[in-house]
Amino acid sequence: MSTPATRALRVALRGQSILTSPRFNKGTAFTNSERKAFGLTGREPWRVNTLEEQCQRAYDQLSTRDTPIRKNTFLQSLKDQNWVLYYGLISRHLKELIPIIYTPTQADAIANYSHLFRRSEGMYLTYPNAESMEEDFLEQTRGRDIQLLVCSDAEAILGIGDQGVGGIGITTAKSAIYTLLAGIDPSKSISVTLDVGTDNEELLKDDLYVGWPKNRVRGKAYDEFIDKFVQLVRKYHPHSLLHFEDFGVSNAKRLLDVYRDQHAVFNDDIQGTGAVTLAALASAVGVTKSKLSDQRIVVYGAGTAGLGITRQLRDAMVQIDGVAESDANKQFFLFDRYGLVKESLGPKIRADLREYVRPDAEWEGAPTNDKGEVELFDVVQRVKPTVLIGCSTRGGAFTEKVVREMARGTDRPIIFPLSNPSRLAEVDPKDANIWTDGKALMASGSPFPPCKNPRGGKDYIVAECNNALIYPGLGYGAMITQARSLSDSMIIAGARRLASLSPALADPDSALLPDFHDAREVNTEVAIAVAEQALDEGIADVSWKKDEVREQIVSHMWQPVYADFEYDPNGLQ
Ligand SMILES: NC(=O)C1=CN([C@@H]2O[C@H](COP(=O)(O)OP(=O)(O)OC[C@H]3O[C@@H](n4cnc5c(N)ncnc54)[C@H](O)[C@@H]3O)[C@@H](O)[C@H]2O)C=CC1
Ligand SMILES: CC(=O)C(=O)O
Ligand SMILES: [Mg+2]
Repeated sequence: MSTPATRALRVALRGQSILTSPRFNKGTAFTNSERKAFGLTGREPWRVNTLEEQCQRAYDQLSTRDTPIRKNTFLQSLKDQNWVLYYGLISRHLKELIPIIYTPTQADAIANYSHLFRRSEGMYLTYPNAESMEEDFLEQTRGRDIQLLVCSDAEAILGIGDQGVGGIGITTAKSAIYTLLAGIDPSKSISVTLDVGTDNEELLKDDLYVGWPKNRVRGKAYDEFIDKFVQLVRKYHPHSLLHFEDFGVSNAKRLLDVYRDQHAVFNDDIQGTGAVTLAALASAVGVTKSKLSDQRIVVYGAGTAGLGITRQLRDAMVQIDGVAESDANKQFFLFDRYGLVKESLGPKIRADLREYVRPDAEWEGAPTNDKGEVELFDVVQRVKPTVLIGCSTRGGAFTEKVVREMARGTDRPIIFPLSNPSRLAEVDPKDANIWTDGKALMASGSPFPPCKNPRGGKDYIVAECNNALIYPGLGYGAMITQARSLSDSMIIAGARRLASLSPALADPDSALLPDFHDAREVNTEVAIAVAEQALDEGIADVSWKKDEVREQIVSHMWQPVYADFEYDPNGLQ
């Protein structure tokens, strides 16, 4: 970890108020002079602890919690008390604790949000309060230098669907990851739930549900509500990054297209997932010594992530390999809940999938199921894909039959079960490893343990292909340069930098992506690449020279270390 900031912060809170402010609370780490100045001498036990000692104590306490969800609740409570301790603790145990505060465990915390609820965190903008939205917004943001807003309407949380107000839990988790992995000051970011109701019947029937218990608002009323929020962001925080997370498939891409020319907006499920998957695939084709544009790619689940991945890979084939877009499109075979996306499905196909629709003639005589759909196995048999990507939320969809068939058609099947949380992965990498006799090159959306090599030799490390390996760097690179937008080239620059850090480059038997243990360093590199590209494109609003970028990026990162405080009645609160 780099050197702590030393300048004393002027703080106006005293006594109980500073102890209940997670931003300023240091607990037993307040020094004796701070205790005097802030009225804490009688409010703290005698001994002054270091952050290191506090982390040790908190880690010991955490270790007594025996299930992931209890650990998640403990950490949430720590975050409510003391940010430096929370981030300091997780930074010291990154690989162990990210799965507790993020996927997979956060999915359970979100699904049980109303029952686990203790206190609110972030901003709740609720449809029936639309009239007072500006007031409610300013209540939490007035006078604050907000650089990042992470928002969700919670219609498609991870792979667990509509979670209503519980969706605040994905925005707070994504914001925490920004802080941990890209050093974004938590006091400069805000997590927002746009509560437009829920179509989740179980939540609607639950008397303890704390969100607005009505069906989702849709159509014009929905668009107006979202627009009101985005215009507030633009008005009060024109240089901020607005991050969209886990919107439903009918809104995600549409909203990105509407707003990307107005403000620096980013859709993580489309752009972040596309970028991290591109990096993993670039690394895999390095191992197989083939070109991206030579791959025959089956994308199973043509929703928000599926489309984002397809477009990103397609654009990279065009930009990196120089193939025509129409030829690149032909390398993709998309599946959705109605089977292979082919011409005769007509209006069932969303407009944004049109470029990738397979011609019916190609499938004449192919076996179909009793609904007339062409199934995954038959496509695998006929197309002999080199790449199989899952983002369908359908756990176990890559069956033994499908995976064995794929391995018959290609030497090194590239298999990415990306659905989260772990139980929704399209295949357990351990099984795919056995069914392909250890030949599969794999990456998964949630963490999985290494696989034994059936032919002996070292274990195969399954890369975690989660957008968290790249979105904090993409976002930070855009924010720090005050870029007017996060352009496609900035995203590709980030993905290429990530791919360049792949362990498989040096050793083809290694993981396709860097380990999450190194996720902060990795995201720092991504941020540098993104900032350099923003400068090259002339869309940055800073006048740095290229060789200053690294220093600027690193020196502006927030670190989980205690600053010295001085009491000042006109100071921060
Ligand atoms: N690894 C990562 O970084 C990321 C992973 N994901 C995961 O990808 C999954 C999908 O997320 P989104 O695209 O946001 O959701 P989505 O709801 O937009 O997309 C899911 C798609 O799968 C389709 N589908 C459902 N059942 C199917 C079936 N039996 N066969 C084929 N297709 C089927 C749906 O019709 C829908 O189009 C989730 O589990 C999510 O956690 C999403 C973003 C990032
Ligand atoms: C990782 C992520 O963004 C998702 O599963 O939705
Ligand atoms: Mg997501």
